Amino acid sequence: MDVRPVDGGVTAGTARPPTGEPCAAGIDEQAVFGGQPQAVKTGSLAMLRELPGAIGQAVGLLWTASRGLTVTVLACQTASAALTGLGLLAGTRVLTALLAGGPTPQRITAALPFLLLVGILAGTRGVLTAAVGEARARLTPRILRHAHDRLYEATAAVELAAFDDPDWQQALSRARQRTLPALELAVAELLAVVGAVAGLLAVGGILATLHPLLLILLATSVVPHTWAAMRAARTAYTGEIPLAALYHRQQLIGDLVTGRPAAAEIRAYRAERFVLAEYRRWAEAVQHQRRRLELTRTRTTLVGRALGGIGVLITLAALVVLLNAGVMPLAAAATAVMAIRSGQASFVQLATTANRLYERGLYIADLRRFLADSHARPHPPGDPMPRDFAAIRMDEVTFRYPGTEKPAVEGIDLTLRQGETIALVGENGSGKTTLARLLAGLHQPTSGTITGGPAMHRLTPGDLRHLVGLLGQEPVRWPLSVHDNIALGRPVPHPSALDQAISDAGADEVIAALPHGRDTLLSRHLHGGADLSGGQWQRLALARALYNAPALLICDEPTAPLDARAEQRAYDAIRRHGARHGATVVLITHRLTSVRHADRIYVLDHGRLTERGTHDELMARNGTYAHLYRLQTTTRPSPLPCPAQES
Ligand SMILES: Nc1ncnc2c1ncn2[C@@H]1O[C@H](COP(=O)(O)OP(=O)(O)OP(=O)(O)O)[C@@H](O)[C@H]1O
Repeated sequence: MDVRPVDGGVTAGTARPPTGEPCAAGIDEQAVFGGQPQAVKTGSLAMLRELPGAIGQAVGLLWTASRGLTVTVLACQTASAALTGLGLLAGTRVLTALLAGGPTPQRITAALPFLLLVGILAGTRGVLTAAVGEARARLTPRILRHAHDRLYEATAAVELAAFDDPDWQQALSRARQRTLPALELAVAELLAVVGAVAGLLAVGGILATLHPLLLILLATSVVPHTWAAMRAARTAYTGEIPLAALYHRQQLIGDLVTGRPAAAEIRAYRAERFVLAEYRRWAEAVQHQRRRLELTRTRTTLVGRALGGIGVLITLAALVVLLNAGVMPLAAAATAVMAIRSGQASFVQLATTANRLYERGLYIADLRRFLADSHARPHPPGDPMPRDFAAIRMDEVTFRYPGTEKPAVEGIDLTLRQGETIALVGENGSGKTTLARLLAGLHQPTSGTITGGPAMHRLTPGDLRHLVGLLGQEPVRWPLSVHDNIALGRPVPHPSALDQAISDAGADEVIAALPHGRDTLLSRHLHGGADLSGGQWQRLALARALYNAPALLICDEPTAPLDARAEQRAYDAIRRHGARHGATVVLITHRLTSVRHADRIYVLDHGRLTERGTHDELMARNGTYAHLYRLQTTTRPSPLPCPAQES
C-alpha cells in the first residue's frame, strides 16, 4: 500500500518523484516540496475502502448545488447505460434472425423489428447523453460557486492571527489551488463512475444469461487493462504533487518577469538575465518532471495493453471452444464478443475514474478540513462596546505570532485614556505595529489582559468599524472607485463625512485631477482606470481612516510616502480629528520630531516597554529616546517642522 502526501509537499523519504530520479539539476527538492506534509493512503486497497466515502462526498456536493438536477443527471446516466445493455440484447435478436435458416428476404423481415429497436435505443441513448451533458453543464458552475462562496466566507470571517499561521496559510493555498479545480473534475468523474457501474451491471447480466463462463472470460481480459489504468492514474496523482510545487515556483518568477511591480527594478539593476535564467531553471524542472511522468504513464499503459491483448486472445479461444462444443450458438457468441468489448471499456473507465474520483475526494476533504479549521477561529464575538471608551488598559500583555518562539511583545503594561495622543517609538522590529494591533483588538494577547477598550474579542466586527481607524504603512490599494476606496461599504456617519474626510486628508487635490472624480476606478488594469502615486494613495488611505470618525485612530508610519506639505496637512488632520471627536490617537513613526508633543511616548526595545513619559521627561532621562532623538536632529535636519510646533 502506498503512502503519499497530498498537501503540496512530500515527506523526506518520498521527496523524489515516482521514478526515483533526481528532480532537476540544482533544485533542492526538500525546499521546493515542503517539510512535514500530511501522509494519506492512496494504494489500491485504501482506494477501494475509501471510494464509497469519496462518492458520497461528490454526490453530497451535487445535492447541495441542486437536488432536481442531481436526480436527473444520475437517472439519465444510469438509464443510458441500461440502454446499452438492451441494445446488445436487441443486437443478439437481429443476429439470431439473420443467421436462422430460410430465404434471405424472410430472414431480413424477421430481423427488421429488432433492427428498428436497435436504432431507437441508440437514438434514445444519444438524447440521454445530451441531457446528462446539459445537466452537468448547469450543475458544475453551481458547485464551484458554492465552494468558492464558502471558502471566501470562511476566510473573510477568520481571525487575523490565522494569516500568520503557516499551517492555515498552506491549507488555504491547497484549497484554492487544488480543491476548487478538482471539484469540476469530480463531477465528471462521478458521472463516469455511475455510467461505468451501470454499464458493467448491464453487460454482466447479458453475459450471465448467455453463459456464466463468459463472466470469467470478461474478468480475464480486463484485469491487465484495469491494473494499467489504475496505476497510470496513481502515477499521475503522485507525480503531480512535485509538479504542482515546481510549477508554482515557475509561475512566481514568471509573474515577476511579466508584471509591472518588478519591471522597473529588474531594468534598473540590469537583472534581466538573472531573472530569465531563474525562470528557465524552474521551467526546465517542470518540463523534466512532465516528461518523466509521461514516460512512466506510457510504459505502464503499454504493459497493460500487451497483457490485455493476451487476455483477449484467451477469451476468443475460449469462445471458439464453446462454439465448437455446440454450447453456444453463433449469434450468442457474436453478442458475447460485443458485450465483452463493452464490458472491457466500462471496466477501464471505472478503474480510471474511480481512482481519480478517490483522489479528488482527498482534495475535497482538504477543503472541508480548511473550512472546519477556519470556523474554529472566528473573530471572537462579544458584547457591543459603547462608541466612546474611558480607557484601554493592558496588563502584562504578551503576544507571540503563530509558529514562533520569541514573543513579538512581552510584559506590556499600559493605559491609554480617551482623547490622548500617544506615540510608540523604537527600532525596526521592536514590536510597535504588533502593540498597535493589540490595542485595536486585531490580535488577542497570548497572555495578559486588555480591558475596557475596543478589543475585537469583545466586539462584533461591525462595532469595531465604528471604533477604530487604522492607517497602515502600506494601505490596501483597492481596485475600486475613489468613493469605494474611502467608504469601503461603511454606512455614512453624517452627510458631510465623505467631503470632510477627503478635505482633511488632502485628497481633494488628488481627486480633482482624476478623469471621473470620485467615480474614477483606481486600477490601471481596469478599462478607463487610473493609478495614483504612493503619496496620493496614502492621502486616500487617511481619508478612509478618518471617514467614520473613529474613537481610536491608529497611525502606523502614516506619512512616510508624503511630501512635506502633505505630511504637514496629514498631521494637522490627525490632530484636528482628535480634538473634534475627542478621539484617542496612537502614532507610530520613526520621525521623532513628529511625536515630541504627544501626551506620552512609549519606547519599545525587543518587544518590551523600556521607557515612557513626555518628550521632556525622556530627554531629561537621557536614555534610548534621547539618544535616537539627538541622532536625528543633529546628524540630519528634520525633514519638516514638527506639526505640533505650530499650534
Ligand atoms: N506575521 C508575523 N509572523 C511572525 N513574526 C512576525 C510577524 N510580524 C512581525 N513579526 C515579528 O514580530 C516582531 C515585531 O514586529 P513589528 O512589526 O511589530 O515591529 P515594528 O516595531 O513595527 O517594526 P518596523 O519599525 O520595522 O515597522 C519582529 O521581530 C518581527 O519579526
